[in-house]
Amino acid sequence: MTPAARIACAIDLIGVLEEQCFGPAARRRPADAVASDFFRTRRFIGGGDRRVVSELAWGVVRQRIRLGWHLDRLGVAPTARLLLLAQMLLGRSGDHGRGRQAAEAAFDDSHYGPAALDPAERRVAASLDGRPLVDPAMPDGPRLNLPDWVLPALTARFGAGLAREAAALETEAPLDLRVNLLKTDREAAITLLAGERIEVVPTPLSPWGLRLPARRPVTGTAAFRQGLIEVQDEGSQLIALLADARPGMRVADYCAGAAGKTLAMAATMGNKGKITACDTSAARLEGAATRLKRAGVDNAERHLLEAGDRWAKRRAGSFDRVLVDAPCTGTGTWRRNPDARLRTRPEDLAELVEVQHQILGKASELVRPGGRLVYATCSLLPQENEEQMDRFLAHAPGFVPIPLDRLWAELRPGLELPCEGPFLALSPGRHGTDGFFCAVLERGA
Ligand SMILES: C[S@@+](CC[C@H](N)C(=O)[O-])C[C@H]1O[C@@H](n2cnc3c(N)ncnc32)[C@H](O)[C@@H]1O
Repeated sequence: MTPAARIACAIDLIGVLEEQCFGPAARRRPADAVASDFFRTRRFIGGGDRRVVSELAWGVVRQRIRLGWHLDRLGVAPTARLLLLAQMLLGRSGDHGRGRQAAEAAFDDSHYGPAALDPAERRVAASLDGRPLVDPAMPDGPRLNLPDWVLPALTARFGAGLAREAAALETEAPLDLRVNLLKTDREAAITLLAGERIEVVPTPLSPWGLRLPARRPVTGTAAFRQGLIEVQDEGSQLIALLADARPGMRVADYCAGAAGKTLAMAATMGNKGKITACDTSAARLEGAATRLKRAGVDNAERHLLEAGDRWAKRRAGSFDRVLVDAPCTGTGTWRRNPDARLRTRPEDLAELVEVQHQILGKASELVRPGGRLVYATCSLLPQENEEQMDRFLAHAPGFVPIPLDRLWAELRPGLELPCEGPFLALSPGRHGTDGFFCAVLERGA
């Protein structure tokens, strides 16, 4: 592909993303799924071209809120052409017009290239050229690269620390691994990975975590294929730690998905006792099967939750641990999914808060007297976390929170408590993990 053809292709992709993921009438599909469909129907595009086109489009996705603000200020609609043009021009102070020349040259009207800029687009280019991407006149949303609707909740939670958190949500997430204690230990895994030229360091909070200082593909390593390691954010590992599932216990992972936390809990159980991975999604539970097998987990069963299902009723009050890793806005993972900050809307939050409350009601019935209900989200928003807990505890007086400092002293003795308050609340800016919340509640005997 010529450089201009790559630009034309990126404009097409941005247009499809706008239509299917972000626009007002969009179906709000995840951007990576849309991009992969886009390239599947254009098999003639080779790997190198695909990388350049994706990077151009992803640059726009990552800065979409700010680019939208700049175009809105100029009174023009955010077409795919203008979004890419703005991305090419903004934040290039000191370029002395070279960015504009390059942009104008890129829209070269060649056979496979984009049409030349029209007079209105040229005026936009002239206005944007040399301006900073983060403009001093920007209100908080674009300045912090966050949608307006999350600002009140995040400001209430982080106060003056919000800028640090917003900046952390713009960085690339580290790649964390969890060592599978059913098959090896952390020291041995470090040595094995070094043998495969993968450098890792222990994570500071999780006792089973390893972090790659430089991103490398790990799924092809022997350590991964043999189930010695799993990819899992450190914060996610800490939720399994706080669940404190022990050998011989009966454990339900009520929203197990593809079993990320089931795997970690099966390891703390030493494969003894029984863990049931439940979910309403058959496809996700299907994905769990391969991972459980690879990890050598043989005390887990899977259960698909369906309407009218009597499974939970028959098992009421019989589990030592019930983990609810609830569906949530995923605001804590926005550094991994930059498109999610554009796709998630306030009505999703309202809906999810209700779903979480319903799930908590059902799952809590499974807990035996003296057993524990563990509630977790990867959200940074108090509505899905502390406020959800306040509401649950008001409805379920039989449950009391076990304060984090008590749990932490038992499970990570000698290690400084990562946060204040009765619950675990992790954030990318402060802890370097994804944003996670975890509350552990005990059912009165
Ligand atoms: C945050 S994800 C779970 C991730 C998983 N625990 C892991 O560590 O990989 C939330 C899961 O809840 C499931 N879910 C949604 N509604 C549910 C419901 N009403 N009951 C149980 N699970 C539900 C979703 O299918 C999704 O897999």
